[in-house]
Amino acid sequence: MQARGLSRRFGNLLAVDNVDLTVGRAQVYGFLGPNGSGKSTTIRMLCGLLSPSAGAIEVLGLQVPQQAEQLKRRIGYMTQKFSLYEDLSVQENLEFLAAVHDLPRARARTRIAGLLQRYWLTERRNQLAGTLSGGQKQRLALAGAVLHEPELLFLDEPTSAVDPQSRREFWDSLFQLADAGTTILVSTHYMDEAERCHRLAILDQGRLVADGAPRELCAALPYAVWLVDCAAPRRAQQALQDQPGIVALAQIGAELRVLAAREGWDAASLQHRLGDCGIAATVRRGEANLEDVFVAATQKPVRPAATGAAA
Ligand SMILES: Nc1ncnc2c1ncn2[C@@H]1O[C@H](COP(=O)(O)OP(=O)(O)OP(=O)(O)O)[C@@H](O)[C@H]1O
Repeated sequence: MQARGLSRRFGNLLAVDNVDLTVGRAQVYGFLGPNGSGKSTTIRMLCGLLSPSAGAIEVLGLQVPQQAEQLKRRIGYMTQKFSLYEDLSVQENLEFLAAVHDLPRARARTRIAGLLQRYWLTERRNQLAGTLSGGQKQRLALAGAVLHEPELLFLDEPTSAVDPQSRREFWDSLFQLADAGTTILVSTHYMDEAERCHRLAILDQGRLVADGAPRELCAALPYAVWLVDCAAPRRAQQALQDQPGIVALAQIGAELRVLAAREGWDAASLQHRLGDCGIAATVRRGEANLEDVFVAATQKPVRPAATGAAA
């Protein structure tokens, strides 16, 4: 799947701004970004549901949106909102979808039985979909999205309403699908999910601000992570927050996590600055994680730290 110069305008709002993307076959490709950054709009354009204002899209060798009709048969799409029929049973929902996809009756029967089993829904097959739990609904929605064996699956925040255990099981199912050759593009707000993707794109205000394997993105972070251990992390946060070169501060338990420009800050200068504010602290180097990458990529530009001036 490839997109070049992809843009979408809604009136005066440029919701997606000149995005280039390449997603390889059988990859689990993650989409991260703050609310309103253009993830859903991009996904909807890639699967042919929405026309771009500019740009070119090729998916499974087809031009989109021109050949969207042909593409429909080869993709699955699942959104955060449960879109199956609540007043049909689990089995009836899947039978209905099999009819929509024109699956021959015998194939539909085996496929539905197989999916009910794979997604732990066999015992629930006669239950109305509306009465399922959040996790069960997601599993049913996934079964519905893959019923016709699509080569490519678009998932727009599929786990937004499910508990951690169900999210984990859902992701195991995604990897089973990827192992069997399905390409998956999935948007998420969860860092642990993003961490599991083969590759990630981070969108901010419609622009692609980072793209790479999670480990590569962490290694390429142009800032240093420092962990401040002190009795008053809130006060330490206040003492550092307006300092030039400080990119982000977050209290994690009793510690303060500091993302800072490499030039101008080190353990000694941070400790010195806190000492000047009457805060005794020990500072040690931390490992960059995806949350640091996300925060750095989606924040306003930082004022550079003048060497020595901050201490
Ligand atoms: N049909 C539409 N008409 C007008 N504006 C729209 C339309 N669809 C999306 N937008 C706007 O485009 C921007 C991007 O929205 P989009 O839903 O793509 O973001 P998102 O990254 O998926 O957000 P979230 O994480 O909250 O789901 C938002 O400002 C949204 O209000």
